[in-house]
Amino acid sequence: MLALSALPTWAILTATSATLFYVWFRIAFRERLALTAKLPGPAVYPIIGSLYLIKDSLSEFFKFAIRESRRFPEKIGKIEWMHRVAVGLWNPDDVEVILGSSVHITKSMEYRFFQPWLGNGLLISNGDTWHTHRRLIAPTFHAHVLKQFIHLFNRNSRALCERLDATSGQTVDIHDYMSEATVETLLGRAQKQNGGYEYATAVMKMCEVLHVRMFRPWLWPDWLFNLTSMGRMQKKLLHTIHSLTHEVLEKRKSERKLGVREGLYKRITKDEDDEVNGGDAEAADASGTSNGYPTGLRDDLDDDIGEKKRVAFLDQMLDVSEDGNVLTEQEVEEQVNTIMFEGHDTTASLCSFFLSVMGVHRDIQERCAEEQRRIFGTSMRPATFEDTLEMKYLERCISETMRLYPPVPLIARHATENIQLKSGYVIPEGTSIVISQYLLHRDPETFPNPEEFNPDNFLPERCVGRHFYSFIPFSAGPRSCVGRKYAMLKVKIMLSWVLRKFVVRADIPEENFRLTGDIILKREDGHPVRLYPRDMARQEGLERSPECVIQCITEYSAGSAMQRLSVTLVLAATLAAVSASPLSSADRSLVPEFFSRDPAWDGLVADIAGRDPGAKRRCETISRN
Ligand code: HEM
Repeated sequence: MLALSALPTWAILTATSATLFYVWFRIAFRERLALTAKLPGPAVYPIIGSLYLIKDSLSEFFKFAIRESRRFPEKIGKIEWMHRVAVGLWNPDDVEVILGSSVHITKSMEYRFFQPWLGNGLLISNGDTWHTHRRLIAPTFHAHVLKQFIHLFNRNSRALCERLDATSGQTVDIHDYMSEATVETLLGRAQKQNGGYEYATAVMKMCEVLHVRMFRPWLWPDWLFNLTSMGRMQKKLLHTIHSLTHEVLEKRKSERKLGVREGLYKRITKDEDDEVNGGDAEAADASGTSNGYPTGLRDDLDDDIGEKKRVAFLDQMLDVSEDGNVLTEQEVEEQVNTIMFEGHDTTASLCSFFLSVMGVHRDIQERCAEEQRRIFGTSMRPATFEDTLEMKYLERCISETMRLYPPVPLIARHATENIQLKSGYVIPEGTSIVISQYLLHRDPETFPNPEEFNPDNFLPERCVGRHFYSFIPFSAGPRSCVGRKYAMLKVKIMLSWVLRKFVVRADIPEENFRLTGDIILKREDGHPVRLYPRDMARQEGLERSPECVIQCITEYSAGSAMQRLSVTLVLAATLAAVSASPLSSADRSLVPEFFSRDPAWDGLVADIAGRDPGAKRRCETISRN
């Protein structure tokens, strides 16, 4: 008693209020607390909860979270701080309960940090607003509409290759180039000089600011955040970003007044569609190509849309805002900001990872290049929609890149009610649910040897029977990515150009990639690669390396008659290039040892000789060397 009376009144009042609040909190939320307590997770301490787990750098936290997840074999784990609980899920059955539902579609509280940037855009809106806007926007990304973009994708890809040509043989961070190119496609002709680069850099920095803020609870109150240097930086970055979007919209509006209805504005008819692109988009989807989406699932992007609805995104936004009652001008800007953000950094991340991986897996790169040669010969002509349907191996490599390096590594939802999971746990109302594609995609129960880059994981026969929610780079269900078809088309066309034009080399193997679980997945050390124009690479013996020959033989010995035929053709062409150029001593050491021992070699030589007598001589020269 004496000791208490020695304390100042304010201290006694504070301690009493805190105790009363704590007691009230335990009683008022007893059901929620009891459910939370049943969820597995690392130790939780009074007051600090799980905050002790937060690391200095994002990359450290990312690595730690991945390591820690292994301690929870039921593929569910929670962290807590004060009254806030976040539950991580990476069990496909449980993920389906959340993503497959049309009820659990409310975005988690963390998305509110995007508000000053994206307003009430599709990515972060909820409830009726989201429903109405999704119904307006989804048809504008239908496959039929996207065909209008093909010429733009080709034009931007050609410009990208011209920029990359100037770097020949130098180490560059390919992400810088990919970011600029993907923004250009979205900005179209409205951009000012260097606008794409300026925008992409501002977006990258904004993502960093948002991510740091999410991990620093003391920066959560807006008034406090706005006083910090980070808050001031955010203001400047948003000015850059919003000015550019505004400019794009204004330019489009004046074009419309002048009656310019071409390119992004063109309403495409069925006849034009078939004539220009020769092929039906629906048939393409039914042909077994999954394009990064579970083949057994459908969403509103697969819905049939009438000819009237074949309007591109910007045009649709301006049409409905001109009416005045559907969307206000501000809402249109918010949607454009959303699409510009979601539409560029994600695809840039995918292309950058793809090229870094190809740089180290040269045999796989050569198979991709060979597929391009089969489609285009040596031509650098623009790709058509039909061509993209032929790029089956490229598509498998793109899917495999997204499996290991999902551009959006986390999806978060807010539980608006208690949710019963298939694993038996109940997620209490008020919890943030975090779905980790990174962990889902590396689950050894779904993907044997999950750390190995293996495009065959996406052979149709391997996809059959796989849980639909075990590979979800574009999310799935009612809130799936609205731009997934756009993204796959754009990425295939861009990569087709790069693979036809260049040989890619990288020195850092995948096991040394330092990933940071940013909002969009990144490498801490960037994406350093070297590109050699193919003509030059051929002269230097870089284009078709002995690794490619070895890969051919391995496949030849294991393959069916049809596969043997295609392998033989690849090898015949490979040998032509390898034997026409002096091999480096390192390369030479790889070849004869393997050839002399491999029982498939003789069969392969005989097969080649039957098709191309000249190649037999080249085979013999190689094995003698
Ligand atoms: C490789 C490229 C892409 C990947 C991996 C990707 C992935 C995703 C994922 C995982 C979501 C769900 C996010 C969440 O629930 O928090 C999403 C949503 C979204 N994405 Fe993409 N995305 C890509 C490209 C694009 C493109 C090109 C666009 C537009 C042009 C786009 C527009 C959107 C929009 C508007 C949403 C919100 C949809 C809604 O909530 O209804 N995305 N994306």
